[in-house]
Amino acid sequence: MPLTERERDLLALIRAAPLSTPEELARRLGTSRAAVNVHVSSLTRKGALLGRGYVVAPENPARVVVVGGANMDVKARLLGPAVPGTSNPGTASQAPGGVARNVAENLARLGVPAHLIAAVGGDAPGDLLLRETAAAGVDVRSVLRLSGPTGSYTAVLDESGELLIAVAAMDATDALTPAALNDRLGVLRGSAWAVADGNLSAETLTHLLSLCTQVDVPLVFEPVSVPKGARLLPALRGGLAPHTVTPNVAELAALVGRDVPDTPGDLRGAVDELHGLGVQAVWVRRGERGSLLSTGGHVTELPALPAQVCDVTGAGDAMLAAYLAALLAGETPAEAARHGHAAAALTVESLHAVSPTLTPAALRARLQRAQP
Ligand SMILES: Nc1ncnc2c1ncn2[C@@H]1O[C@H](COP(=O)(O)OP(=O)(O)OP(=O)(O)O)[C@@H](O)[C@H]1O
Ligand SMILES: O=c1[nH]cc([C@@H]2O[C@H](CO)[C@@H](O)[C@H]2O)c(=O)[nH]1
Repeated sequence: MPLTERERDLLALIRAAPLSTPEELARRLGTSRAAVNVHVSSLTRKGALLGRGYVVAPENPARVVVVGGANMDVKARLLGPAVPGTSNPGTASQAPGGVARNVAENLARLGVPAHLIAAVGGDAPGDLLLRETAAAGVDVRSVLRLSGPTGSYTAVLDESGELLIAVAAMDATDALTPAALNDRLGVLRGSAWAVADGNLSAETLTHLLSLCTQVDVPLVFEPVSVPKGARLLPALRGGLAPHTVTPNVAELAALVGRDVPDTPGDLRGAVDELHGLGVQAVWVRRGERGSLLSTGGHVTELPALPAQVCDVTGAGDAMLAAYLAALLAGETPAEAARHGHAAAALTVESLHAVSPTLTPAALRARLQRAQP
């Protein structure tokens, strides 16, 4: 949408002096504070300013906006067999996690400008999470700070790395309401892709889909887990479809409302149902069996790459980020999916949700190693 002359003048002033108060801007523009507020709202709607603040939007068409969960992940790994009722020896570590946050960090690690829309508490884990995510290169200016606690995901793994028990406490994501998204419409507009995870409420997800349709930004939906992933159903029934859906087999079954055996034929049948509802691409994760990518007329089966598995948490998030990074670099969907599997291989080898070893060079090396 084109800017008015007055809006262009205001934008130039904000660019030159980003810390100006509304009063200063009004004085320099020779207008009232109320008029400045009206122009700022309009500039935000048109995508020239980000969020509510006077932040000039980067003119970067490659930006990906990621909306959903941000948690602190706490992992404990036993050194021997679990004995209930006693203190078991083990190792423990803590690192930022959350599906949307992980996708955003993986994108940034791969050189794609990533903007996170999530919610964290005003507590120390919230401070740490924001600091580390920003340090990894993610734009965190749209993250909501709440008075309550930051979401957490606490998992205990046995000595071989199998998950024994997990506790997810992620209420902060409830603060991502339709109104919170409206306030951040400027960030969405002009982005190359949006990503939403299944932690969003059905109402917020449906609203995000309608905003994406309005501003013509394709949305990838990452369902996260079976009951939560089914939050896409009201939108699908209402005729709003994401561009791409990336379920695992159980999540795919929940989306089509029936059992789906993990065979290529059965998967194709279920995937076609999603295409029939307007979804253009479906990428089904099959754990160590790899994945099946369907872009309507074209179906590709991809193998997982060999890996020394330590902890699979976050592998799906890395896969999605590397896929989008490769699409943005001009790769075909099938080749981009191969990049996704290389990123997943690096991630399953780390105890953290995002592999500290993921870089464009490490990804290229993993892809080359996998060349037949
Ligand atoms: N045991 C394994 N060996 C090798 N690669 C694996 C293994 N498990 C997962 N992967 C890799 O990670 C990718 C994603 O894992 P999976 O399909 O289990 O997704 P997921 O169920 O969403 O996992 P998560 O929720 O932990 O991200 C796989 O497609 C594969 O490339
Ligand atoms: O049930 C869940 N387990 C794990 C997570 C989060 O997923 C991330 C990995 O995809 C992980 O970092 C955790 O915070 C979640 O949102 N729900």
